[in-house]
Amino acid sequence: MEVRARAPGKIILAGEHAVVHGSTAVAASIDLYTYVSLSFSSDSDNDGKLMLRLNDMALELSWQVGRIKEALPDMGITPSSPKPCTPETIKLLAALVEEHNNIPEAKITLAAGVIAFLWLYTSIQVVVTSELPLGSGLGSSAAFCVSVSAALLALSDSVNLDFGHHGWLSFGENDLELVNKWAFEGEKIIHGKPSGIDNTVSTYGNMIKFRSGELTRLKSNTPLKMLITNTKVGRNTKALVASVSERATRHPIAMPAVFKAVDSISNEIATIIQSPAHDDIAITQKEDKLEELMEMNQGLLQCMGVSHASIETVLRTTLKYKLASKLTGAGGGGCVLTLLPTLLSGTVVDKVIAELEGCGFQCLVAGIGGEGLQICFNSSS
Ligand SMILES: Nc1ncnc2c1ncn2[C@@H]1O[C@H](COP(=O)(O)OP(=O)(O)OP(=O)(O)O)[C@@H](O)[C@H]1O
Ligand SMILES: C[C@@](O)(CCO)CC(=O)[O-]
Ligand SMILES: [Mg+2]
Repeated sequence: MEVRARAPGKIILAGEHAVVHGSTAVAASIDLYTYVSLSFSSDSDNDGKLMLRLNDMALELSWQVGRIKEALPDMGITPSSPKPCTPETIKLLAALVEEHNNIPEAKITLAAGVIAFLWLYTSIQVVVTSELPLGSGLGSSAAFCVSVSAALLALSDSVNLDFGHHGWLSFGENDLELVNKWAFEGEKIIHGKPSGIDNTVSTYGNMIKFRSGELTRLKSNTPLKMLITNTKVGRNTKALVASVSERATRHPIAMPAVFKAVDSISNEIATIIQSPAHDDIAITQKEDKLEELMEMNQGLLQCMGVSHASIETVLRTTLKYKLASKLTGAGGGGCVLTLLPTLLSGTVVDKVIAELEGCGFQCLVAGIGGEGLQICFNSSS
């Protein structure tokens, strides 16, 4: 049987990093997905092979199932009760990755994703394809963990699904919760200390407010249009999250005040997003406030030390067109969000995009707040 799962990437409208330290953040799914396809073979004896094909990386990795069983002690874990991967198990998995597969030096950050996959693994043939740029702030790691967890859980007895359904199917509430918990365990391996916002918005989709593991679904009254600019400067979320934590340890009075200010900004953004706006004047007033709050959040992200020269170039360029921007995700390069007001002319949008692309950046206007995780039991979508 073949199972396919798809999980979306995300943008963070406000609150990244501060959310790791207990502040509120606001995030929305985007219509770019990571796809995972699992083919379940009955031949899962010790001679069988586990094969992982990472299409985006042009990498194929494989392990003898017997070797995996030999290397990993029986941990007595059942699919219905998500558990963290212990540091000892991470070491064993890392050794397995090193032992059997030569991941090229240039792709070495992938090892964390492969370890997360092995941790989530229970099956035989896996193919991963993503529309998301990896390591750019659009939640590729979370979409990866959510789609892998969902496909694996669908093949276990732990979720309730209609296997006869044709086309993309959504999970029920309890099953979404289970997928989200497992995906969080995968994210821990990739991010170190994730807040859980990325896997949660990828699982549930739409627009959410998130604080200390609790999500509130937001009902947006006006569609938001955002330009996403990928600076193409590579960075690593785990290292950036750790650097903010170190700064917080060095400045135990100043940094909590920064996180508190971000909390207020996120709450105000959530209120504005949900407030009614029936005419152009009201919509413009809402967008003006959102722009100001995005700029304030960007200033605080600079305080946390996660901006970058490439991000500053995007900010300066969009400001020339009176457009407000902020980094999204972990920063340090990666992607920048720019609010495109409803009444902004298409000509201005074209000009900003041309200027940004002239700097070597890549622009896209993504659909925001769509479906979260979905699954499919036939090969055609
Ligand atoms: N399609 C994929 N195939 C294989 N590994 C992936 C894939 N998507 C993500 N990963 C893993 O996730 C890592 C990137 O995660 P990272 O958290 O640094 O960036 P991000 O999730 O794109 O951005 P952010 O966390 O800021 O939203 C990759 O180096 C790899 O280990
Ligand atoms: C930087 C961060 O806040 C968001 C990354 O998309 C990390 C996290 O919340 O896990
Ligand atoms: Mg990530």
